Amino acid sequence: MKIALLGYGRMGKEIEQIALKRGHQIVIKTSDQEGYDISNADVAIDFSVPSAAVSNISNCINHQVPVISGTTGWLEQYDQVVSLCNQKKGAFIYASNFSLGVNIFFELNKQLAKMMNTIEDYSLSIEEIHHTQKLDAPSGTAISLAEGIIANSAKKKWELDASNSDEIIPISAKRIPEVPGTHTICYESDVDQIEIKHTAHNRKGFALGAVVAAEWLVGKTGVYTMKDVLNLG
Ligand SMILES: NC(=O)C1=CN([C@@H]2O[C@H](COP(=O)(O)OP(=O)(O)OC[C@H]3O[C@@H](n4cnc5c(N)ncnc54)[C@H](O)[C@@H]3O)[C@@H](O)[C@H]2O)C=CC1
Ligand SMILES: O=C(O)C1=N[C@H](C(=O)O)C[C@H](O)C1
Repeated sequence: MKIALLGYGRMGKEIEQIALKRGHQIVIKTSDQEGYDISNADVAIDFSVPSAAVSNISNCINHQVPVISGTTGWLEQYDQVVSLCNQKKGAFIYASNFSLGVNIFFELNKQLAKMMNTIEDYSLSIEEIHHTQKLDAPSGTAISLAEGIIANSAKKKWELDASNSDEIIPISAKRIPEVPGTHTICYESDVDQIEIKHTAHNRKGFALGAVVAAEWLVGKTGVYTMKDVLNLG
């Protein structure tokens, strides 16, 4: 496949290595909005910055190039992108986290939320830790985890640095140099604590998932998620 890398930072470079190993060709690498012809690509992979994602994705959809995006921090415009994709009969996947491990963790989190829903003794919190260059907080993954809990419990919303309440899931975001991404769900009672945690050791899992998603998307139309790609039911 001829791949366009929209965003050639930490993730773009990691994706390039994996894509080349899997026999793909990188035809566009961009670190800004300088002119490039997206029509030269079979598929585009956007790992850029929150302020650029919607324009990058829309450009691909408008030129009938399937696009996957891992950029976080732009989701208030997700519905608008979905409408454009449907209207243009394009192909699009967004995932807050492309790693297989985190996508399994998402499912585990939903199951745990269902089990804990009727038990009143525990207070819930989410913690995410990332490197100090990260632009958005909380992480996209932490938001997906909170949404997974909200869909499976009486919790109504998440809030950054909130106190625990019946309806609110507090998320804390810590920034520590070099940390690729750690997410913890914690249920705490007076007598014990139940914790599930995913720790990324490096960015290879995110990058491999993104390339696998791009391979999967080519030839399809519609809006999909990593659950479709990984066939997680
Ligand atoms: N979904 C997932 O699995 C993962 C998502 N991410 C997200 O991916 C994004 C990128 O992360 P990193 O590579 O660590 O950031 P980074 O800062 O290393 O790279 C971002 C790159 O985008 C470039 N850029 C800025 N404006 C652009 C534009 N208009 N078009 C194209 N490129 C542009 C910057 O010059 C930079 O090279 C972040 O939003 C991050 O949260 C990161 C890791 C995994
Ligand atoms: O910015 C990052 O680095 C990461 N961003 C994604 C997020 O916001 O969840 C995924 C991963 O945690 C790394």
